[in-house]
Amino acid sequence: MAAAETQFPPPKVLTYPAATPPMLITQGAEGRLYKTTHLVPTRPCALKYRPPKPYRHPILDARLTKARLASEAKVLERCWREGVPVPAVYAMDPAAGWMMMEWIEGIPVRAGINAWLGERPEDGTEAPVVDDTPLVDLMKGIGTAVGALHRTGVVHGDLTTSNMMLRPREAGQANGDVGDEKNAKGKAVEGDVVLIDFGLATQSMSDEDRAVDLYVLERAFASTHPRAERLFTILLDSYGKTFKKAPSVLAKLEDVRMRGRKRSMLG
Ligand SMILES: Nc1ncnc2c1ncn2[C@@H]1O[C@H](COP(=O)(O)OP(=O)(O)OP(=O)(O)O)[C@@H](O)[C@H]1O
Repeated sequence: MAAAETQFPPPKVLTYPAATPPMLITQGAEGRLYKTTHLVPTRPCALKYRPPKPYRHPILDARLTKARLASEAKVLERCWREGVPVPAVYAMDPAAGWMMMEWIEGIPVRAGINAWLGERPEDGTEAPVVDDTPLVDLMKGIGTAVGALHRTGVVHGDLTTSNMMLRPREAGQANGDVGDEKNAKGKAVEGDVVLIDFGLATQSMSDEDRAVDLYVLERAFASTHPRAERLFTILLDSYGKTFKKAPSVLAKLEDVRMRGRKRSMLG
């Protein structure tokens, strides 16, 4: 993390005297994410900022940024209203390229899983038997969160374990305030799954779109966490129980996988 003020000019909303000095959390291809506060200094928030793109025509750029941010906020609001675990939207100015949302404490699910797996060798190699119950519970939690999302008629478009946060259930966990080593390791995968980054999300009720969403997650999971690949079925089992049409989405996933395999065989 770095103080944001020097490297890039922050959006105007972060330069008002009342604003808490922003911290630049990430600088991605599309935009930046700052940590600051909303209304009161005790309410942390995430500010997503899409700066103007110098290589794009300014009118087109402003129109695209506005439309994308507005659509992301709309999807988030819909999810939040329906109880899907996502950050609440606090404020936005799509024309100025920013959106403020609830700050989610914790770590990305990717980091939690990797911390849990530690130095373990790849699946299939000789390894001591480990009780994976905490990781199994997390896989169920991810399946339930994605199921809740699909049930509301939203597909994420970029499901990965980096686009999910693991929100601690107890106050101490966010600060790494853990007891003995075993306890600390178990806590790496403990918490509630919160879905983030809805920049590519769309509204859809189709089995095909939902199955593609799951397929993207399956592929991302296999390449990010090869040592836990066999646990993906647990995620799918829990997804299958979340809404009436979930079993037909899982059936569709078979077709999507088949097409994926054919495509990779053809190169
Ligand atoms: N509401 C939030 N609370 C806490 N941290 C967040 C929040 N939203 C995003 N982050 C952190 O910022 C990172 C980037 O956020 P996000 O993926 O939404 O931005 P992005 O610009 O769309 O990124 P990308 O270019 O990777 O798509 C996340 O990986 C996460 O670590």
